[in-house]
Amino acid sequence: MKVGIIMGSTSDLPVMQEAIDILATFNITTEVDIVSAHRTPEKLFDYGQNAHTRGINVIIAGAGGAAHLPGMVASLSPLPVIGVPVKSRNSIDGWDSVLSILQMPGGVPVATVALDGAKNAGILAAQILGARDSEIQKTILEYKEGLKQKVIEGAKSL
Ligand SMILES: Nc1c(C(=O)O)ncn1[C@@H]1O[C@H](COP(=O)(O)O)[C@@H](O)[C@H]1O
Repeated sequence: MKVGIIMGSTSDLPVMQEAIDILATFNITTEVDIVSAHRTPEKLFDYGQNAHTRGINVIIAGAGGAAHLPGMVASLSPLPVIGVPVKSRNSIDGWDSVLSILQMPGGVPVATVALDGAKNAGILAAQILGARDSEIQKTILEYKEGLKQKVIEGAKSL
C-alpha cells in the first residue's frame, strides 16, 4: 500500500510535509514528487496515467494559486485523488486555490481538504487504505483514541 504525494512546486513542501509526516507515523509508504500541470505537463500526463500501475493506491495533490494539478491528475487517474489547497505567495488569501480544487465538474471528483490541510489529507488517505487493510485501520482507531484522550486530559486540567 502506497500513497503518492505530489505538489506543484517545492515552495509547497512546508505545507505538504504534514501529509508526509502523518503517513510516516502510520507506517504507510509514501512517494513524493513535484509535478506541475502548468510547468511540466508531460510529467503530469505520465504521472496521472501510470501512478496506479506503479503500486500507488491513493494520490494526494497539493497546489496553490490557479491549482489545476489535483483536477488534472483526477482526470487521468482511476485512483482516488485528495486535493490540498495551498496558500501560496501572492495568493488571493488562498481562495484562488480552494475554489480551483473544490469546484470540479461532474464526473471527476477531487476530495478537497481545508486550506493548507495536508495533515487531514494524509489521515484521509490512510483511512481509504484502511478500508482494505485491517492493520492500517487499527492504527487509525488508535489515533482517534489518542485524540479523544487529549481532549479528556485537557478538560481535567481546567
Ligand atoms: N498550481 C500550480 C501548478 C499546477 O496546478 O499545475 N503548478 C504550480 N502551481 C503553484 O504555483 C505556486 C507558486 O509556485 P512557485 O513558488 O514555484 O512560484 C505553488 O503554490 C504551486 O503549487
